Amino acid sequence: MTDKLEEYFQYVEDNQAFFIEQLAEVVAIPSVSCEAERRSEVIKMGNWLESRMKALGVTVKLAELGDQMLEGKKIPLPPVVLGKYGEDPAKKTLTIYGHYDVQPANFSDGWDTEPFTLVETEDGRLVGRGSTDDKGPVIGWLLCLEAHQKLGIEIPVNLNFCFEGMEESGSIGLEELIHEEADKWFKNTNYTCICDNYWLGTTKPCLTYGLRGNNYYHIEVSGPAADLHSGVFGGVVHEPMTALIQVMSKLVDSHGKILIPGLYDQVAELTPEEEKTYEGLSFKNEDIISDLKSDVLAHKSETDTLKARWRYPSLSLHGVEGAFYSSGCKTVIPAKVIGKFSIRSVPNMEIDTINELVIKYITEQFALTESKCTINVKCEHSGRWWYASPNHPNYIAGSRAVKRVFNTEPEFTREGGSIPITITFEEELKANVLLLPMGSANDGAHSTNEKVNKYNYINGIKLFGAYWQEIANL
Ligand SMILES: C[C@H](N)C(=O)N[C@@H](Cc1c[nH]cn1)C(=O)O
Ligand SMILES: [Zn+2]
Ligand SMILES: [Zn+2]
Repeated sequence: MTDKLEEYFQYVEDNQAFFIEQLAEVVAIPSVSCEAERRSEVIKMGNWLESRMKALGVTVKLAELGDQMLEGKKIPLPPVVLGKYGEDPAKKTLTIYGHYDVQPANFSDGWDTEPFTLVETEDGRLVGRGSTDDKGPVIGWLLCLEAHQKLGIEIPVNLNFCFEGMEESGSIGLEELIHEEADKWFKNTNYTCICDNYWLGTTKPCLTYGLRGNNYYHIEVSGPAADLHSGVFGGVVHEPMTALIQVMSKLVDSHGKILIPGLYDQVAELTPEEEKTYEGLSFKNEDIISDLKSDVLAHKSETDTLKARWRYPSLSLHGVEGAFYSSGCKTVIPAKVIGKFSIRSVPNMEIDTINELVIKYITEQFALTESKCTINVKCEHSGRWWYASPNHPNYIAGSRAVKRVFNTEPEFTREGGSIPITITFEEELKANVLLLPMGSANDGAHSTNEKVNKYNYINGIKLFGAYWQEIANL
């Protein structure tokens, strides 16, 4: 099989241009899941995957999840694209999850090029929204399958695909679907693999065994029925935005310490065993400073930075809906504003306990403002943290695959981001999950100029083929 894998690697090398064209085709579909007006594009992207998979001989089922209320409109949820390739009882079965929706992106946010047009730069970056998160990986799996077929190489495992279109917006309905399909579509799953996170740096591949969870909140503060002239009503009425800003300013301090009482009580103690996992990693604080082009790091040592990202909770303020944000000097008093923030959770925090603490604290802080406006705090969506043992055979297969492609041992990392469905897969399918990242630390997922390095994309596709092989060899 070694020769076959070498042949596959050569095929991937020789077909880079085609693989990049394919990425350009999917990046051009602006499948932004959190914008109602772009929902049809998310569905279009799901349909693109369906027909591409059918053309590869994959049995496809579109799981429809019903409707959602967004921006006051009832809109359809995008389908989960389920695929099945091979049902040979002599082979192991691998379930692969990815997402085909993306974060919003506008040229005016500060992109150097149009976000939904893939641009290949001279220094080897493939720039475009979704290139690394998560369209590159999703089509990478399909290109891997196609390459095997073109070369006449047997796929060494049975494949179950699960591609969703709502990961960036709370994975609505997916948990129930996996529960429903655990003994049907996903029956016989031996291992699960997710490619939807990033290397710790830019040179060394890694395998990831932990994720933070995320609770996303809206604080709605309402006052008058309509926006008001601040010359006529300033000083005369209680202003919603004034109360909201006061409350939001009490959530977290400038060093990142969360100010909500009781929130840290649930955080697991750092054990000596865990302490060791921070040793010997390639991570450098200077790399972050150079990638961010600014020294805004909150921690002095590498270990503290990684602990802050991986094993402590964080609270980030994201925005205020209804507030004036354009250039210029509008003098309005907004009638209603919605403050948005989220809390990344870690072992052993529980979603319901976090919600209780948050709502109690915000209610108290709002009362202290003595505002006559009204407040409503809601957890819009939540996802649990996840933590696995990196000693499982699935990780051994991943390590061997990394060695085959990159000729080095992988680093073992945790991730500060969230992939809410990971723990559901583990629990429902009763199979180990491996996070096998393709992208590198400075890809800028969710940010402007998101990219995947051509090196990571091409070698990532090789890695997928090597991993299938190593799973079969276990
Ligand atoms: C790590 C993954 N690629 C990702 O970006 N996940 C998102 C998921 C999410 C959580 N709440 C809202 N979206 C993330 O970590 O933000
Ligand atoms: Zn994302
Ligand atoms: Zn993602």
